[in-house]
Amino acid sequence: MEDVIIVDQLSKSYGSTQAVNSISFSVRKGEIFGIIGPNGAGKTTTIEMLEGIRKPDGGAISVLGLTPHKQLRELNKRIGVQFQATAIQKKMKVKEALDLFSSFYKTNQKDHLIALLGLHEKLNANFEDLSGGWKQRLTLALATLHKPEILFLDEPSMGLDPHARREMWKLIHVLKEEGCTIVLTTHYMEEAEKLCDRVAMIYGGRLKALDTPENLLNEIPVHYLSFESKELEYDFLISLPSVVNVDVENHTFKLLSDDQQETAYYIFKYCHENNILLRNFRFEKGSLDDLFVHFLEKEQTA
Ligand SMILES: Nc1ncnc2c1ncn2[C@@H]1O[C@H](COP(=O)(O)OP(=O)(O)OP(=O)(O)O)[C@@H](O)[C@H]1O
Repeated sequence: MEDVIIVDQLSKSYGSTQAVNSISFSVRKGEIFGIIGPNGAGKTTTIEMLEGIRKPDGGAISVLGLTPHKQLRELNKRIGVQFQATAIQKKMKVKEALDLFSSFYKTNQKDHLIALLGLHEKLNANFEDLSGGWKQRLTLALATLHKPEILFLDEPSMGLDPHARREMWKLIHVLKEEGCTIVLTTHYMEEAEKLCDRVAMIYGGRLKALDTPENLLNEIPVHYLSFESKELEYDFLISLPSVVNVDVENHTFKLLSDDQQETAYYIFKYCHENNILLRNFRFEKGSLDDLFVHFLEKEQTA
């Protein structure tokens, strides 16, 4: 499949902070590509360099064959960037914002987007009176008015409740079905798992993994054990061989382990010898959240 973005050894520092450190990846036409990582990982810096609003210190970027920071005008005709809600005047009506932004383009798909995003009922509302979910819908519409080939979304569901977040995912999917390539950042791992075709996982400015969410979870051995116990203690569990991380809440433990069989053996042996009751013992497959914990723990112990 055709690559619409090619990033080669991209780097960016702010003073002594290396925000992005020699990252390379490609984005395929038509996919939803997620850049994921915790706060401060370098996601925003990376996406802003792709959008051409931040100049790299090193490396090369090609977006639709253009060098973003050097060919910004041409690029902006072909890409869409979702503004932060703060970029829109509070008293501006939804209709006014749509008309204003439409006037920037020779052709636009305003009416199609109003229907697609269900904006009819809010056209006369002031921007400041919209809920977070509707504000995000409007900024999504403004970014896609000119039918961009690539849409960049920085934390598109930040601050949305779970229902509004799912609605946002559906809309992003529809835009993909209409042929748009979508690059988004998120620190919600569930969003990456449910929404993205492929994800680049970055941490400390470096690329740690790049694959489909499914392959990442299958190929990297992140599995955990979960069980309930009122008697087992954190210190004992974290000291067991192969255990990478232990979370506990209301006597429910979640153990991240590199070798579930071995860890389970030690837990059962200890409980048997000490007459300790275990409830709801389960072998579970990890999520992308667990994968992150795994990387972080490995790094800290390295
Ligand atoms: N304008 C700036 N000046 C100085 N340091 C910055 C600037 N922007 C980002 N940084 C630093 O660069 C690093 C990467 O920041 P960046 O915003 O790209 O990460 P992020 O993954 O988007 O984080 P978040 O999810 O918190 O937005 C962080 O250490 C951050 O403090």
